[in-house]
Amino acid sequence: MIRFENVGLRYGTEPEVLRDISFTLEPGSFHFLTGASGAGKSSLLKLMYLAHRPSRGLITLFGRDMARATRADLPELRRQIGVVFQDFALLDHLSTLDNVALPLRMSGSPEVEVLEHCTEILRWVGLGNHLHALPSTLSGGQKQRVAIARSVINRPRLLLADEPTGNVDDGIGMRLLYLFEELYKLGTTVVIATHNEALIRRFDHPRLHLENGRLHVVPPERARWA
Ligand SMILES: Nc1ncnc2c1ncn2[C@@H]1O[C@H](COP(=O)(O)OP(=O)(O)OP(=O)(O)O)[C@@H](O)[C@H]1O
Repeated sequence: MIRFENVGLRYGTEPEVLRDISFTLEPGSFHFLTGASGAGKSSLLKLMYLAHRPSRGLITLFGRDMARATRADLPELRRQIGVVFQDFALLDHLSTLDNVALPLRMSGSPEVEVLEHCTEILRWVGLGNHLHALPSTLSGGQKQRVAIARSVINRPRLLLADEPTGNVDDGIGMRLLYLFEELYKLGTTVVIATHNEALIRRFDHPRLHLENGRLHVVPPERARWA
C-alpha cells in the first residue's frame, strides 16, 4: 500500500525533520503514529498524502513510484485517500452535509444515497442537529467531526488522520476511533497520528513512533504496555 525507502524531508535549508525513514504499510493495516510535539507526525502524513515531496528517498503509493507522479496524477491518487488534517479544510460556503457529501458527489453516487449516507454518518458523530449549519457556526470539535465524516464517507483505500480526537472529549473520541476501526475492518489502510495514549491502549494496533527524526515500528503488545 505504502512503502518508504530512506526518505528524508527538510524544510528550506533547515536540517532534516525526517531522516532515513523506511517502512512498509500492508494493505488493510492500522497504525497509530506517535511522537512528541514537533517530532514530524504531520510532516510524515503530508508526505503520504503527496502534499510534500521528499528531499530524498523513494515513496511508493498504491504500487506506484511517486517520483514519477506528475501534478496531473495527483487528483486521481488523492481521491483514494481520506484525510483529516489539523486545519480541517472545510469549504465555508457549504453546509455540514454538503461538505461531507463532496467525495460521494464527485464519484457520481446517486443523490438519494448521498443524502442517506451523509445524514447517517453525521448522526453517528453527534451532528444530526447540524446538518445544514455552515462551518463558521460550528465549534472546533464540531468542525473536526465534519472533517472526519467527510474523510470516511466514500470508504477510501487509505485514511490519514492528524490528531482526529484532539478537540473532543474522550466519549466522542472513542466513537470516532470506532469509525476508523469499522473502516479498517472493511479493508481500508489506516494511519492515525495522536498523542492520546489512553485511546491508543484500547486498540490492539502497532504504532509508528517518531523520535529524533527517525521512525520505529512498535508492535501492538509493546505499544500497549509501553
Ligand atoms: N511548512 C513548514 N515550514 C517549515 N518548518 C516546518 C513546516 N511544517 C513543519 N515544520 C517543522 O517541522 C518539524 C515537525 O513538525 P510537524 O508539524 O510535522 O510535527 P508534529 O509531530 O506533527 O507536531 P505536533 O504534534 O505538535 O502537531 C517542526 O520543527 C516544525 O517546526
